[in-house]
Amino acid sequence: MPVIEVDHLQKRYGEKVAVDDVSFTVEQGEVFGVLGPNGAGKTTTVECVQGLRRPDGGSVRVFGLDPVRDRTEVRQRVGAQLQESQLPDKVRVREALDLYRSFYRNRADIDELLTDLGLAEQRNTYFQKLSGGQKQRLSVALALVGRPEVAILDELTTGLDPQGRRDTWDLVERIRDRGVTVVLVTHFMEEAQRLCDRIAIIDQGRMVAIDSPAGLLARVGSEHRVHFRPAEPVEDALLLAAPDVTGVSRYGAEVTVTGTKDVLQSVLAVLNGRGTTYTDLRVEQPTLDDAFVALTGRGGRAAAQSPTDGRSS
Ligand SMILES: Nc1ncnc2c1ncn2[C@@H]1O[C@H](COP(=O)(O)OP(=O)(O)OP(=O)(O)O)[C@@H](O)[C@H]1O
Repeated sequence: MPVIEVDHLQKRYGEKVAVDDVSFTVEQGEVFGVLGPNGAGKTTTVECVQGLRRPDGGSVRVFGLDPVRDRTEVRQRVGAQLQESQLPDKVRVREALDLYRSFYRNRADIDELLTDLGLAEQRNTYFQKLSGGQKQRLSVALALVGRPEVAILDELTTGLDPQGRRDTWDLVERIRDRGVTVVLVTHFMEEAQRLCDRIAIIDQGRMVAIDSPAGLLARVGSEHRVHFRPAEPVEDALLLAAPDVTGVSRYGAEVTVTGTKDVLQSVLAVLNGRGTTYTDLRVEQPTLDDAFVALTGRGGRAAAQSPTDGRSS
């Protein structure tokens, strides 16, 4: 049985339809991504899963339970990150963990958790003195302190620097390795592609696609691009005649050849065959950005903001 079942979920705020007919299931042990731009309805969806919001239509089941009606039981088994504003400035890291741990019947070893999350040295630090990354890690620690079977991590890396993001990704992998099912809410394509077994793409409250990262890429066609600057002119016809090549375009001295997976070998065979040297050779593979654009008809940048951008909810 799936751990989470969301079936034709609808949620409105007044006139505003935030979630419109969203359905998906999350299997035990997977990292499941909920991906979409700001305001897509991601947070509302996972708040319904946590029992924090009552659906206006459809149903949500977590371990077969109704998260609103059976909230006490579901909260014991689902760990969610706290919003920063929910902790007082003058609480120390260890005190916060002790307090939250007391709410659960299955209790994690706090020293182990602090070490795992790289917070051992901050155990006696006041919350207000923590860096952004440390606060983020503490919120993850608080999500894990009740040894949950499912961890819901929402906008985990927003506001972190590149190293902080990478450390947090390693952390998600370690959480998964412990057997915890992870629901990862994000608007970063790279994060979803790197971490998730399956991804639901939500846009304007609606489910656009659900698949593995590779499956999403395959759906939108996998056009690879090879860019290079030849030392002497190369005729388009020669490149177009090579296997796997579907198109040639030029920008100044740079030639871009598009094609299927083996297009690089074809281009190199043409260039080497006529003894043409080249510089600045690079290959672009399709990314989830391309898939997002193709599936939603919107710019991928809408969903792939810089890590320092704020969030609106
Ligand atoms: N409490 C609320 N009252 C009214 N409207 C809300 C409320 N919470 C969210 N909304 C609106 O519902 C829509 C979905 O919001 P939600 O926070 O679920 O999206 P999101 O995909 O998580 O976005 P973000 O990435 O910005 O967090 C948005 O248009 C948002 O403005």
